[in-house]
Amino acid sequence: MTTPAVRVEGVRYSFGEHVAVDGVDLTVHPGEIFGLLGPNGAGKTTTIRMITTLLPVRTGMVEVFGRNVRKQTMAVRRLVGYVPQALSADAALTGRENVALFARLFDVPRRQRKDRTAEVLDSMRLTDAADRAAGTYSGGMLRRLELAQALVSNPRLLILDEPTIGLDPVARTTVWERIAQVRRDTGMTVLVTTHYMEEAEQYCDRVALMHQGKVRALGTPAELATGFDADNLDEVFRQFTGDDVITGGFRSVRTTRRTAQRLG
Ligand SMILES: Nc1ncnc2c1ncn2[C@@H]1O[C@H](COP(=O)(O)OP(=O)(O)OP(=O)(O)O)[C@@H](O)[C@H]1O
Repeated sequence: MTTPAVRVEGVRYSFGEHVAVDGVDLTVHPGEIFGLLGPNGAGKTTTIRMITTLLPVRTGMVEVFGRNVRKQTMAVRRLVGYVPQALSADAALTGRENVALFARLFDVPRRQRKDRTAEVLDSMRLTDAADRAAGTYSGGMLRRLELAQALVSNPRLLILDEPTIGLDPVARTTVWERIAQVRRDTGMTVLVTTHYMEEAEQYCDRVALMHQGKVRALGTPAELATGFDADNLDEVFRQFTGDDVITGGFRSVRTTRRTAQRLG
C-alpha cells in the first residue's frame, strides 16, 4: 500500500473554550488535488495549519508522507509548500527577488537557486513581469507569485488556503489552470481549502466537506452528488450548512474585504 500524502486521525483543536476542529479524520492520496471545503469558520485553516506544523497537534495524529508532524517536524516542513490566505509577497521587491528570497529561506542549494527561481516564475507565467516590483502586480499575478514562492523548494505537498478568494473569474481560472498544470508536470499532491463549490467540482479529484469543525462528507464531487441525490456539490453543501455559505456572518465579510483591500 502506498503511503498517504496526508493522514489525519482524530484531530481536535480548541482556541480556549471554542472547539475549532472537532475530531477530523481524512486521508489525501499522493498526486491528487484534494479540496477541503466549508463556509467561513468551518475549521479548514486550523486543520491545514496543523498539517503544515504551524499549530501544534495536541489531540489526534497527523502524518505527511509517513512523517509524524509532532515528532518529525523539520522533515515535514521540508516536504510542504504553503500559501496562506494572507499576503506573503513583499511589494517593494520584484517578483524574481521575492521567489529568490524563498529559495534562500527554504535551503534550495545555492547553485540551483537562479535556475529554479526562473523555472517556477515561468511555470506561473510570470517571466515577463519577473523584474517588476510585486506592488505593481494584479491580484491574480500576486497569487501566482505566491505559488511560485511555495514551489521553489520543490515540495511534495502543496497546501493552499483559499487561493482564489477575492479574485475576478478570469484570474481565478488562470490560478487553477496553473495549479492543475503543476500537478500534471510534477505529480505533486495539492491540498486546497475553498468555499467556491464550482471550483472544487471542476478541479479537485476528491473533496471533504467541513462544517462546524467536523468532516461531514468525503469523496469525489460526483460521488457526493450521487450519494446525496443532488445536482452538484453546491447543493450537497447546502444540505449540511443551510444558508451559512450565503450569509457567512461578520467574519466572512471582514475576511473578504480585507482580501479585496490588499489586492486592490
Ligand atoms: N486565533 C484564533 N483565536 C480564536 N479563535 C479562532 C482563531 N482562529 C480561528 N478561530 C475560530 O476557530 C473557528 C475555525 O476557524 P478557521 O479559520 O479554521 O475556519 P475556516 O474554515 O478556515 O474559515 P475561514 O475561511 O474564514 O478562515 C472559527 O470559529 C474561528 O472564529
